[in-house]
Order: sequence, then C-alpha cells, then structure tokens
Amino acid sequence: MSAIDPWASEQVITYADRTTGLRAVIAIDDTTLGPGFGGVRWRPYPSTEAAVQEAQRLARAMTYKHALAELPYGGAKSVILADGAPRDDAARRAVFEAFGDAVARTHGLYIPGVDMGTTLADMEVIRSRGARVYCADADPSPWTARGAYVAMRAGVRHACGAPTLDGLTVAVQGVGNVGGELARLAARDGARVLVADVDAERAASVAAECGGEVVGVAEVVTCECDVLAPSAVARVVTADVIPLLRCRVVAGAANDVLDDPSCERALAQRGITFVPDFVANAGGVIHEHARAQAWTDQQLTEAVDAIGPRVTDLLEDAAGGSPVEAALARGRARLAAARR
Ligand SMILES: NC(=O)c1ccc[n+]([C@@H]2O[C@H](COP(=O)([O-])OP(=O)(O)OC[C@H]3O[C@@H](n4cnc5c(N)ncnc54)[C@H](O)[C@@H]3O)[C@@H](O)[C@H]2O)c1
Repeated sequence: MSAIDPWASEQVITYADRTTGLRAVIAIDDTTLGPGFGGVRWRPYPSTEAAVQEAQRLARAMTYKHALAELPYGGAKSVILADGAPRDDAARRAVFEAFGDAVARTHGLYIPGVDMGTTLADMEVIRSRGARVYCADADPSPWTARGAYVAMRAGVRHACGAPTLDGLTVAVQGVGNVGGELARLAARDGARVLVADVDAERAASVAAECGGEVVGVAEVVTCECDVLAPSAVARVVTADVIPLLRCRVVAGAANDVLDDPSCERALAQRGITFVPDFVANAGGVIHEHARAQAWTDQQLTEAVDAIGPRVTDLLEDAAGGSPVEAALARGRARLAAARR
C-alpha cells in the first residue's frame, strides 16, 4: 500500500470516542461544487492507514461522480473501523450517536449517506444528533442499481454490439442492497446470472430469485462471463487479476474498482471494456438530490437513465483510449468552470 497523503483532500478528520470505542475517518475531498456528500462505510481495515486511504480515495471518486452527474455537491466519504466486537442494537445506536456528533461538528460540510455496512436506521441516528443527513428516509440502492444496469447495457452495446443482456452471462460480486437488485435487473433482461457473496445465504437467495447460480467468492472475479459486475468491496481489479479475467466488460456498482490507474490500460490491452464506476453508480446520489429538490418520479427516472447515454458518449469519446480519463477530464472542466 502506498503512503497516505493527507494533503490530497481538503480535510481529513479522524474521530475517536472513548465511551463506545468508535474510530472513524471523514475525508472531505473537494467542496467546489457544494457540501461534501458521500456514504458511511463500516468494515474492518487491516490498518489505520488503509482506512484513511480508502476514505480519501472514495471521497475523490465522489467529487467526480457529482461533477459528471451535474449535481451541486462536493466529494466526501467516511469509514468506521469495525473492531470485530459484537454489538447489539443499543450498542450500535451508541456508535452512530457518537459518529453523529462528529458529523454535526462539520456544520453541514459533510453530508453522510448509506454505504457498505450501514443502514437507513443508522442515518436516522446520525440525524438525531443534529447532523445533516441523506438516505435516512428512503433507500437509494434500487436507483444505484438501475443506473448501474443502464451503464452495463451501454458497455455491452459498445463492446459486444448487443442491444440487451439477453443470452449473456453476468457475474455479480456482492449481492447486497445494490448488487442484489442489479442481478435481478440483469436476469429480467435475459441474462444468465452468476452471483457470489461472503454471506452464503444471501447469495443463495438472490440466485434462486434470478434463476441464476452461486459461484465461489474466490472464483467470481475470474469466472467465465460476458460482464463482470463488482458490487461489493473496492479495488478488485488489480494488475495480478487482469491477466486472469475471462469477461468482455467490467461494469458494476462498486466504488473504486481499479487498484490503480494503470489497470484501465491493462484491461484495454486485453480487449476488456471498463465502464467508469463513478459514472455507472451515480443513481443513488441522483435519487438523494431528487428527494431534496422534490423532483417528480419522471424527472428522477430520466436523470438516472441518462447514465446510459453518458456512458456511451464517454466510451465513444475515449475511442479505445481511457474512458476513465475522458470522464475525469469532463469532471475537471466542470470544477474549473465552477472555480472561475
Ligand atoms: N447503496 C448505494 O446506493 C450505493 C451507491 C453507490 C455505490 N455503492 C457501492 O456499491 C457497493 C455495494 O454497496 P451496497 O450498498 O449494496 O452494500 P451492501 O452492504 O448492502 O452489500 C454489499 C454486499 O457485498 C458482500 N461482500 C462484502 N465483501 C465481499 C467480497 N469480498 N466478496 C463478495 N461479496 C462481498 C456483503 O456480504 C454484502 O452482501 C459498494 O462498493 C458501495 O460503495 C452503493
């Protein structure tokens, strides 16, 4: 792991609460476009450095996600370092109350939402401490899944010329709130769905719903498929994994899929199309903005479905080069225009 660079973000806040044992990191990457909005992730980390680095990288991705989706938010993300201690409902509530106090101290500069390991109820607890919060009343995940699905279709159309997923094999890594719905949408479109999850019961239940099959957690990334849809942890596409991939498209819902920027070039050299994750998984943030602005269902649906043509445009713009770089260039242009 490379060393952390605290100066790469506008702010990195570490927060420790001695009563509950909470240890958390809030990274606010860039507030040019508005307050930093990004989810709260609760999972174990091998080290403090790994937690800080993940928060900073995910916060950076949020900056570009909002810029590309033309939303008035900056990029931020927080992580809570799980310590393995079992927590009942009351203890979990106490952890999120303490975290809510930390968020409230940012005075709205950081707006949390749900992410891996956190729930709408947790957001409500954070809000109860006076913090501004998104995702407390309605789950954005189905909209994230819808956006990832239209992005996947656009990637498949570009890479394989197929108008739908009918007859193709889609492998979904992680079938939680977003991945589960993404698997269902793909199956409804005629895809054969392979699913993997560290929660074996969840994997079995989603596979049964989709008429699909469960594959091993260790096998899913390199299984034979048309589309690999990483929809759980970050940085699953690494230099070591790329030579082993047996897919034509990588398009999922997870944030920060590529281990480092050189991975995209290596994917392209293998003829594998990468759909930029921070473009594909913007449906959830669009949903939150739509709720804040009281958009109609039709406005929301149109904005989320616009992710499909945006992906097509980026893939065509990149012309065999880097769709991620094409997306970042657009994001940088929007940030520069806002700074003028
Ligand atoms: N929820 C949203 O609206 C949203 C929005 C944008 C991006 N995302 C991204 O989508 C991904 C999934 O988010 P979610 O909200 O569905 O989370 P979730 O916690 O509901 O689901 C994640 C699932 O992945 C499984 N999992 C964890 N590690 C795994 C591994 N190594 N292999 C296989 N399965 C594993 C978990 O058991 C769980 O079922 C995350 O990367 C998140 O940042 C989510």
